[in-house]
Order: sequence, then structure tokens, then C-alpha cells
Amino acid sequence: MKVGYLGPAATYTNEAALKQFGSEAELIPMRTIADVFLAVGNSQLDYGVVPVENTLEGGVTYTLDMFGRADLDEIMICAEIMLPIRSHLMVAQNGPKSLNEIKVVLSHPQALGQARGWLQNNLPNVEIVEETSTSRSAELVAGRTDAAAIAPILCAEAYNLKVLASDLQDADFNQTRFFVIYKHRPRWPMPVLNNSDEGVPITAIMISIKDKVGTLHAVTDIFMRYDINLVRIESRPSKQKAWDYVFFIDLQGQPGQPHVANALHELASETTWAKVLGWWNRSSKV
Ligand SMILES: O=C(O)C(=O)C[C@]1(C(=O)O)C=C[C@@H](O)C=C1
Repeated sequence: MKVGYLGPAATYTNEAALKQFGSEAELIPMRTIADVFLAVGNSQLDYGVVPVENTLEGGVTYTLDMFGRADLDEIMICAEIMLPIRSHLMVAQNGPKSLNEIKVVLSHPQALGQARGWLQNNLPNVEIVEETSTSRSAELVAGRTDAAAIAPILCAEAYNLKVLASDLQDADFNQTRFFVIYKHRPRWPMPVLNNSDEGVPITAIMISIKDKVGTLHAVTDIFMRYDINLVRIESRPSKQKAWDYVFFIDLQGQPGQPHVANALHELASETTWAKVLGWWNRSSKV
């Protein structure tokens, strides 16, 4: 079984993939989140692990936008992984000895955002450089004497770096949610990964609604009438025309339940486009 994740080795996504698949799978680092989607889409990978949402920084837009691509229409979600996120400031062994010797800080934009307060308080004048992942920034600072990376602790060992400061995240409830994605082929049963019957059933949908007064109200009204709890609603530009949006909705329940099936059926009258992205059981454990 081949499972792709945002690489190089020792990203948070790598940790999430290990948590879900253990050593049973061949874990393959990919350069970008888009590359994970594309390799799942052309069946080079059986599964991909991608970050989707963080408790401090919100939605991972790179991931959300890939679900809107027409050429990746068959990609679905079959599980989610929650990971506590702790970040550290690390430098090369012969690099800066203290914070005032650091001129540049490299990291993934999500990790930089989660440490915004710490950076403002401790390194207000450094240049900030965004990289494709935290471990890519760790790999890059290994050869520099003026730079530091914000990265997970696994990177210190993987890239032989020393840690100058720990726990940079702006709150200790910092967590990221990841999706396991696969290419939907007509097969039954659907893959079920670590999804015990004990969790709360969640279904993710993506919709585009009619451009008229009250449509969003009508959509939420349908879910209210069927007693369906909405656990997340997030909008992104549709990228089809200006000021046009798609909505990502996570709801409690699964399409196999009659009340959810009926609600999704009724939803068609208010939407111009709709897709079920997948369903899984949410564990209460992090
Ligand atoms: O760069 C990494 O280590 C990643 O796995 C990406 C990512 C993200 O995109 O949200 C994953 C978890 C953290 O929130 C920070 C970065």
C-alpha cells in the first residue's frame, strides 16, 4: 500500500500518516500538497494524507482548493487524523548561537501563522521566508549560519539541528486535522480506516449555492428540519467567476442514514453544484 504525504521526511503530515498507517504502508514524501492530490488522482498512490484545518490558523487553503478541481473529481475522503502541533526554533550545529544572531526564519506558512505572536515578541525584525513544508525549511537551514527554521521536533534529529527555543505555538490547544484521501473507484465496501463504530459519524460536502436572497438560510433550514448538526462551514472563492464562492460543510451523520440522504436530496433545489466528499467516524481521542 502506497501512501503519499507532504515531504520531505519529518513533516507534521509525515507524523499524521504514521499515526494512521503505522509501518504497514510504504510512506512516500511528495513535494507539495498538490502533488499528493495529483498522484492519488492518477493512481500512483493508494492514499494521500493532507492537512485541512488548524485550531489557530483555520483552513489549509491549498488543500481545500484541490477539492474544487474538475480533473480530480473522483478524489474522496475516507478518514481524518487529529494531531497536537508543537513547534520549535532550530538552527544548524554551526549556526546562530542565540536569537540575536538570526537574520532569517523559514517555515511553512501555517506554522509561521501559528507562531505569529512568538515571532513578534522575540524576533520582530527578522526576514520571514515561506517554504513548501516545515521539514523543507529544516533541510535548508542545515547549511546556513544566519537562519532558523520553525519545525516539529522530529526535524532536529532528521536534519541534525539544535533547538534554540521550544513551544512557539501561540496556544497549547494547537491542533491540526488531516484528511486521508483516495480515488473513488466503484467498489464496495468503501475503505474504512481505523474508523471504529464508536466515533461520531461525519460527512463532508462541498456545494455552490444559487445566487439569490435567502439561499444560505434555506440550506441551513434543510439541515435544521432534519435535525442535522453542522460542525463546520467554510467558504472559498469558486475560482470560476469574481465574488463567487463554494462552501465546505461538515455535518453529523452519514449518507446511508435516511434523514441525511433526504436532506442531501432536498439540498439539490438550492444548489447549482454539490458533491459528497466522503464520510468517516470522528474519534474523541487526539
Ligand atoms: O509543513 C508541515 O510540516 C506540514 O505537515 C504542513 C502543515 C499544514 O499545512 O498545516 C501541517 C501541520 C501544521 O499545521 C503546519 C504545517
